[in-house]
Amino acid sequence: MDQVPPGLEEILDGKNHKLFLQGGNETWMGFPAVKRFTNAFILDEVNDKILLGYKKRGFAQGIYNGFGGKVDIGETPLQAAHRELEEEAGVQAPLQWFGALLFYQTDHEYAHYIDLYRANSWSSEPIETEEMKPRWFALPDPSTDMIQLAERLSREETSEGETHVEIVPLHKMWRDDLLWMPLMISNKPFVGRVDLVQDSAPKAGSPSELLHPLAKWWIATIVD
Ligand SMILES: COc1nc(N)nc2c1ncn2[C@H]1C[C@H](O)[C@@H](COP(=O)(O)OP(=O)(O)OP(=O)(O)O)O1
Repeated sequence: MDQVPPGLEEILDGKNHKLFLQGGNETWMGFPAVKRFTNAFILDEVNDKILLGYKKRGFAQGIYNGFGGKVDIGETPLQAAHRELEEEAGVQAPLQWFGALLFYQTDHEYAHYIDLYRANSWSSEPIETEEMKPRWFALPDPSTDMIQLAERLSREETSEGETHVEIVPLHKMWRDDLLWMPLMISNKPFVGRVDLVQDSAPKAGSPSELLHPLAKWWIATIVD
C-alpha cells in the first residue's frame, strides 16, 4: 500500500490514484509555506513536437522549460497560466490541466506547488521575449527511458554546450521532468511530490549524476 506524501492529500482532493513511480531513501522534509506556480506546454500532436522556452536570464538561466511563473494575487491558476504563456511566448492556447507537482528544496522559504497545463493548438507562431526563446523539439515515444536518453544527449552535446539535436533536451531541463515526461506525452493526469537537495538546477557534469539532486520522489496517475 503506497503512502501519499505530506502535502499531496489536499491536491488529490479525494481523487483515486495509482502509483507510477517512487524513489529516494530520505524522509519527506517539512516546509514552512507553499507558493503557487503554473507551467504550460504546447504540444503539436500532428508532428510529435513540443514547444519549450530557453530561459535567457535570471533564476535557472540556460534551462529549457514550459512557460510559467507565479500565480498573482486575485488570479486563478488557469488565468495565471494563460497570462504567463502570453507574456513569455506571445501565444494564446486552450490550456487543459494535466498535473500538479509539489517541490521542496532544502532550506527554501517555501515549497513550489505547480499546476501543469498543456494544449494541442495555439493562436500564432511563438515569439522570442525578454525572458524566453521558444523552440520546437521532437517528442520521444512515451515508452522511452528518459534517464538514458538524457545521458545520451548530455554525452552528444558539442563542447560549446550547443544543443544540435532536435529531440527534447532532457539533459537541460529540471531533473524531475525526466520522471513525469512520459505522463505528459501520453496525456495521463498525475500528481507528484519531489524533494530536492540544494542547487538542483541542471548543469554540465557527469551524466551518471543526472538524478543526484533528487532526494525523494513520488508520482501517481489520477484514475477515474
Ligand atoms: C525542481 O524544480 C523545478 N522543477 C520543475 N519541473 N519546474 C520548476 C522547478 N522550479 C521552478 N519550476 C517552474 C515553476 C514555474 O513554472 C517556472 C518558473 O519558476 P520561477 O521560480 O523561475 O518563477 P518566476 O520566474 O519567479 O515567476 P514569475 O515569472 O512570476 O516571475 O519554473
